[in-house]
Amino acid sequence: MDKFNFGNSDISRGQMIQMLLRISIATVITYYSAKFLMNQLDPTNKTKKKAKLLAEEQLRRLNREDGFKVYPQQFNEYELMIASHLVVPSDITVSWNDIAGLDSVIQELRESVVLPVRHRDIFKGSKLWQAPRGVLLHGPPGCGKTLIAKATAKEAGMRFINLDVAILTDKWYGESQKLASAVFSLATKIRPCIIFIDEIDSFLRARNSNDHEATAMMKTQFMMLWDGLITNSNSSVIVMGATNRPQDLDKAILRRMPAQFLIGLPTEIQRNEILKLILATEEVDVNVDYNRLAKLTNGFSGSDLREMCRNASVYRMRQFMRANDRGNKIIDSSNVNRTLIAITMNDLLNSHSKMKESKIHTGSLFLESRIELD
Ligand SMILES: Nc1ncnc2c1ncn2[C@@H]1O[C@H](COP(=O)(O)OP(=O)(O)OP(=O)(O)O)[C@@H](O)[C@H]1O
Repeated sequence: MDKFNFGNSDISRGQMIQMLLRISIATVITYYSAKFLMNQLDPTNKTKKKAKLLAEEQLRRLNREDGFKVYPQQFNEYELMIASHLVVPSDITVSWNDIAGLDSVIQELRESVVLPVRHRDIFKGSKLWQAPRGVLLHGPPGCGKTLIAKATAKEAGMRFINLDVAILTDKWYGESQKLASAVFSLATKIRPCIIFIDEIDSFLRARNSNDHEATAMMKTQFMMLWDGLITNSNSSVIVMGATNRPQDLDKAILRRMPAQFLIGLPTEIQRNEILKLILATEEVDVNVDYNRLAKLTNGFSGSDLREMCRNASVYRMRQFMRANDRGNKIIDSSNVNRTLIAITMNDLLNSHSKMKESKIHTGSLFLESRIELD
C-alpha cells in the first residue's frame, strides 16, 4: 500500500483521497455560503430580483404582442436590468394626435426618423438616407419633449427604453460599464429601438476635472458604444435625449445628436390648439372662449395648461356634487343634466388666476413676450 510521509506520520492513499475530498467539499460549501451571504447583504438584491422579473415579463409581452422572437434566456443579467425599463409598444398610448401646436417638429421627425425606420428595407442600400443615431429635444419643462419621444417610437413602431440613468451611476449597482454596454446590446437585440434619456445633461454634461474617474470612464465608454451604432448603419437604434439645459451638454455629445429640436414655451396660437386638444374629450360650456384663454395664459407650458383645465374640471365636479348630494343615495347618471357638469369659462378663469398667482410666487412664469403681458 502507498504511504505518504507528512512529518512523523504516514498516511495511506485512501486517507489522502478522503482528506482531499473533505477539503473540496469544505471549499464548495464556503464558496456558496459566502455567495449567499453577499447576496443577502447586497442592498440592491431585492431591486435586482424585481427588475429581472419585470424585464422577463416585458420581453414575454414583446413576443406575444409584437410577434417578436426574443426570449429572456437570450439576455445576460445586465441586459435584463436595463430591460426592466423597456416600454412595450402597446403601453405607449400617445401618438402624434395627442400633441398640439408642434406640427413642424412632428413633420420633421416623421421625415427624418419615422420614414427611414419604417421603410428601412427600401433604403437599406443607402448610406445617406438613414435616421440620425442621436436626436436632442431641448426646451423648458412641461412642453412636450417626453410626449414627442414616445409618439415617435409609437409611430415608427420602435421599442422604447426609458433609461433611468441613476441605475448606471448608482454606486450600489456597481459595474456601471457593463450596464452601459448592456444598454446598447439590449437595444440592438430588440431593434428598432429608441433609447430615451430624460435630463440627459445630468448624465452627459461637459466633462471636467472634478468628475469621478469611474464616471469619466463610463461617459467615454458610452460614447464609444454610441459610435458603434453610427458605424453599424442597419442597427435602427436611436438615442433620444431631452434636456432643459442644452448648454451644459458635452460638445462631444452634441456632435452625436445632429437632429436637434427646440420645444419652446407655446405661443398664443399653440396654446389655443393645446387647450382645444385637452378639452376635446370633456363636456365644455359653449361660453368657453379659447382665444381669450390663449391670450391670458402667456408663459404657461402645455403641462400648465393641462393642470389648469384639470383644476377647472375638479372645481366643476365639486360644485355639481355639492348641489346633488343626497346623503348615501347614488346619483342616477342617466338623469344628469349635462349642462351642469360642463366646464365653464368662469371655472377656467378661476383656475387660471390661481395657477398664475402660484407661478408668480414660485418664479416659474416665463413670459413669451412683453406685448402679451396686458
Ligand atoms: N404640445 C402639447 N400638446 C398636448 N399636451 C401637451 C403638450 N405639451 C405638454 N403637454 C402636456 O403636458 C404633459 C407633460 O409633457 P412632457 O412630459 O412631454 O413635458 P417635458 O417637456 O418632457 O417635461 P420635462 O422636461 O419636465 O420632462 C404631457 O403629458 C401633456 O399632457
